[in-house]
Parts: sequence; structure tokens; C-alpha cells
Amino acid sequence: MQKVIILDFGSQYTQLIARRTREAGVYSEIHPCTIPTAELKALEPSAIILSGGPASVSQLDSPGVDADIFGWGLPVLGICYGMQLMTRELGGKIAPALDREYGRSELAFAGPSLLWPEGNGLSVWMSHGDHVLEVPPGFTVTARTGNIDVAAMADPDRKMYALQFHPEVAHTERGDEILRNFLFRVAGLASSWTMSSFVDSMLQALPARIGEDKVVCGLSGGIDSTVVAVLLNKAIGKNLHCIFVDNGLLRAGEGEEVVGYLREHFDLNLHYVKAQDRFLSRLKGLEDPEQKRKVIGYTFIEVFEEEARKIPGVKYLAQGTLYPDVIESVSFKGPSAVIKSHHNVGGLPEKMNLALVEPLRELFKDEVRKVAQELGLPDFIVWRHPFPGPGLAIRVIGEITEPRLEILRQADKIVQHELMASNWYYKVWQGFAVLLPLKTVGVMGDERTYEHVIALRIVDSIDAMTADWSRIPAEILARISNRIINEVKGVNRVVYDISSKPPSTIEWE
Ligand SMILES: Nc1ncnc2c1ncn2[C@@H]1O[C@H](COP(=O)(O)OP(=O)(O)OP(=O)(O)O)[C@@H](O)[C@H]1O
Ligand SMILES: O=c1[nH]c(=O)c2[nH+]cn([C@@H]3O[C@H](COP(=O)(O)O)[C@@H](O)[C@H]3O)c2[nH]1
Ligand SMILES: NC(=O)CC[C@H](N)C(=O)O
Ligand SMILES: [Mg+2]
Repeated sequence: MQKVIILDFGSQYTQLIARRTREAGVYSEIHPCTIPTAELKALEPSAIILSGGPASVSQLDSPGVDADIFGWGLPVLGICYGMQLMTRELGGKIAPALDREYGRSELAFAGPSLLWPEGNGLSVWMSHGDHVLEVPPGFTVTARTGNIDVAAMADPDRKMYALQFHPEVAHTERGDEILRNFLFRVAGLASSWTMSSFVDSMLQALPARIGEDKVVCGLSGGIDSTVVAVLLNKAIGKNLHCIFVDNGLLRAGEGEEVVGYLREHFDLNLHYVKAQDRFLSRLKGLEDPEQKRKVIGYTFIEVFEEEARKIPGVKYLAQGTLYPDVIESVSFKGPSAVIKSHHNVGGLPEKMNLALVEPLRELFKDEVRKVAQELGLPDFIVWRHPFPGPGLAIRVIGEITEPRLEILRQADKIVQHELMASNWYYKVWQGFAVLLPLKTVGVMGDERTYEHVIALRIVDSIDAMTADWSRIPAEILARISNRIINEVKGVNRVVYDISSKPPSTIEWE
């Protein structure tokens, strides 16, 4: 299979480069720039892209690559730090930072290049301090800006191209075209990475690997685990056992809806485990978000393990791990600081000696949604908002009690319903209600009330890494607020969360 290897030098945009090439129909993988040369060669790249990065190539200990790779005859595209590195390795000169150039810049084409779309220039996104002073032998300057004389360079004979700006970010005008020109015109690749080819290859690879052994899969009703379950069901049929845990922290009707649908259409081995009491009693009295998360994660594993033990002959655990989870652990920057302990079933394998099956580990969320469509899943599953493992527990701020969960469930149901009814559900990344641990004074029917506050959290996002509050029309917000205050007993105030991520996060805990 043709693949582009992206070497990561720690840029915040590396994932975007991978996304853009995938969107163009070319498979790509990110590897840290520290990958040994032999390993890189063994990957049999069809082209290489060098990412940006925070270091300066003029520092002594700055990250580099084995200069041999430039002799492999492969098409290479260097972006920002990647361009500066090519310059250093191939014999050009770099000028260290005097002024940083950050943000929009007007690019003027200075020479023909296979990368350029029609026209004389573009508005592009810059984020750098260093710049190229003298291009390496064989290269010519192909663009400049008011600030720098070498904003792009190329050596077409060796299929080497470099850009000081970032074509992968949305702020760069026609950046996606520039990347596509590299993939198709320079590297001559074919646009053949589609989700139907992915499904076909999985339906061959999974039975070949698993044979007649049994697999367990935690099924949450979320898109990732549902796709894993349906894919495996097609691949190995009755040897798949799905375990759905009702932890008492689900939304109104959450479990029944998805489980009902899957049972009806897919003939799954589905174990529906009721563990509400166990979760709620363990959570009693806890207020600290991290403690709540840890108790839930631990209890999940316990319940899951008990259930899995009841099934003889299980050798594999299937998980809905996606590519961003994988990148996080291979990234050149290393794993990031723990902001929240995300619940997962990652503690299971060692304890249970199960081998992992992760069919989605190369995909981004939008690709998983396409796979779901390929598999014929209905829109209500394909476009379902993500729902965190700890569920409503992290949306009832402070202590979790059944009455408080019930208030939140009712308020949340109204939010979901109104988002659907107004067609906003599919335009936003996620929308939900949060129950705050405080009471405020209100007046209802001339009576004083002293009751709970519900916060609405509705956000736009591409991948949950960053997010902004959705600009929902005021009438819809008004309707949601009205309905919650009138219909949900115990609530007399609704507020709208207008914070972005960062510095806030999507969930409140
Ligand atoms: N209630 C549950 N019962 C069984 N397994 C669960 C449950 N909740 C979460 N899991 C397991 O934890 C994994 C991680 O949850 P996560 O929320 O990230 O994914 P998802 O629910 O499949 O999809 P989404 O991100 O859209 O919610 C799931 O893929 C599933 O295997
Ligand atoms: O499976 C999950 N287990 C968790 O513990 C968890 N915590 C947050 N989320 C979801 O992740 C995305 C980013 O959330 P935050 O901005 O709050 O970190 C949002 O989509 C959140 O809903 C979780 N998903
Ligand atoms: N975004 C980048 O790759 C920056 C490269 C380098 N750190 C510079 O400042 O010039
Ligand atoms: Mg989920």
C-alpha cells in the first residue's frame, strides 16, 4: 500500500498534516523524528513529510534526521522546521530568529512550482523565528513574503520541496491544494485510501488473526465501540461477546436505545450487565473529580473482568482505540500532562492476559464515522455525540446521588430533544447539561424558590483537542431554558457556558 510517512519534530500541527493527506485519499502515518533509519526504511514510504517543530536548527542538540534519507530518491516535503532542517542538511544557510513572524502573511510566488495553484500568490499562515538565508545547491526560491526572501524552495529534479508556512492549517488559503499537489503531482500517488477498502481489508485480516478464538468487547453505545462490535460481528460472528455495563450514570434511555437497535439488526452476543448499585454506592460521598473518575474506572474493570471470566475460551479484548490515542503515545513530545484521568479499560489486558484487538487504531474519528456508514449503521449512531465513560457522574458537579442524577437526566433529555428538533444536534460536536452544586433564589407563581442551577454546554470542535462554544441562536437557548425551568422539578435557573477549550475543557470535571 502506498503510504506517506510524516516525521514529527514536535509541531502542534503534525496531526493536521496526517488528516489532510488522509482526506486527499492517501494513507499516512506519523512517526517520531527519532525513528531509527532502518525502521523508517522498512516502512517502505512512498513519500516523506517533515513537520514543523519548536526547536531551532541552529541549536546544537536540535532534533534531526539521518541525511541518508535525502538520497533515497523519495519525494520529500519540509514544512517550517522541516524546511530549515533540509536547508541545514543539504548545504544551505539559516538565519536565526530576530523577529518572530506569527499569523497571516502574504505570499508571492517567485518561481514556478508544481505545488502552486493558479495565481500569483496566497494568504498563508506563518509561525516561525528562523528562516532560510541561502538555499542549498540544486534548489531555487519559489516564493517570498514581505518579511523573508525564501518562503518556499524546491529542487524538482530530486522531488524535494519546502515551505516556511503551514499548508496544513485552515488559515492558509488553498493549503489543502498545495498538499494535494505534493501528493499527486510531485509524488505521483493515487487517491485510493477509502473507508470501503478499509472495511474490506479488516474483514480479511480479523478472521485470519483471531481464528476460532473468542473475543470480548466493552460496548458503550458510543460510536467507537459500536463500530468495533459491528465490524467484529461481521468478521467472526458468534465468537464475539459484547459486554454492556449499565453503571447508573447513563442518560435517559441511553443503553436501551443502542442495545435495542444492535440486538434487532446484528444478532450480537450481548451481555447486558446491571451494575448501577455497585457504582453508586462506591461514589457515595465523593466530590473530587479525579477521585470520582478513578473509582469509576476501577469499578468498570472489576465488573468487566467478572463478566469476561464467565465466558470460557476468551483470548482477546477488543477496544475502540483511535489514532489520536496512538499518536499521543508515540509523539516526539511524549505523552502530555494528565489533565483528567480519562476512564478506559486499559488496565484489563495485563490482569486478564488478553491480547488486544484494536481495528480502529489507525483511524481518526471522522474516518470511524465513515466506516460506520459503510457498515450500514443508522445516522443516530453515526452522528451520536461522544459520551464520556464516566457518564453523568462528571456532569453532576460534586456529590452524586440518585435524585441529583435524575434532575440532570431530565434536563439533559430536553437539551438533546431541542438540539435535534432545531437541527442543531448535527451541527455541533457535543451538547449537554451540567448540574451545579449550588442553589439560587427565584420566583415562581409569586412564590420564592431556592433551587438548583443547570449549565448548558454546547461546543464546536473537530477532534475535541480544542473547542469553542457554539453560537446557538438565542431563541433555541430561550426555549431550552424555558422548558428546563418549567418541566424539571428542582431547577429555577439555566446558564450558558461561553468558555473555549483551552483554557477551559469541554466537560466540567
Ligand atoms: N457502559 C459501558 N459498558 C461497556 N464498555 C464501556 C462502557 N462505557 C465505555 N466502555 C468502554 O470504554 C471505551 C472507551 O469509551 P469512549 O467513550 O472513549 O468510546 P465510545 O463510547 O466507544 O465512543 P464515544 O467516544 O463516541 O463515546 C469504549 O470503547 C468501551 O469499550
Ligand atoms: O471516554 C471518555 N472517558 C472520559 O473519561 C472522558 N472525559 C472526557 N471525555 C470526552 O473527551 C472529550 C474532551 O473532553 P475534555 O475537554 O473535558 O477533556 C469530550 O468529548 C468529552 O466528553 C471522555 N471520554
Ligand atoms: N513552526 C515551526 O516549525 C517553527 C520552526 C522553528 N522553531 C522557528 O521558529 O523558526
Ligand atoms: Mg463513550
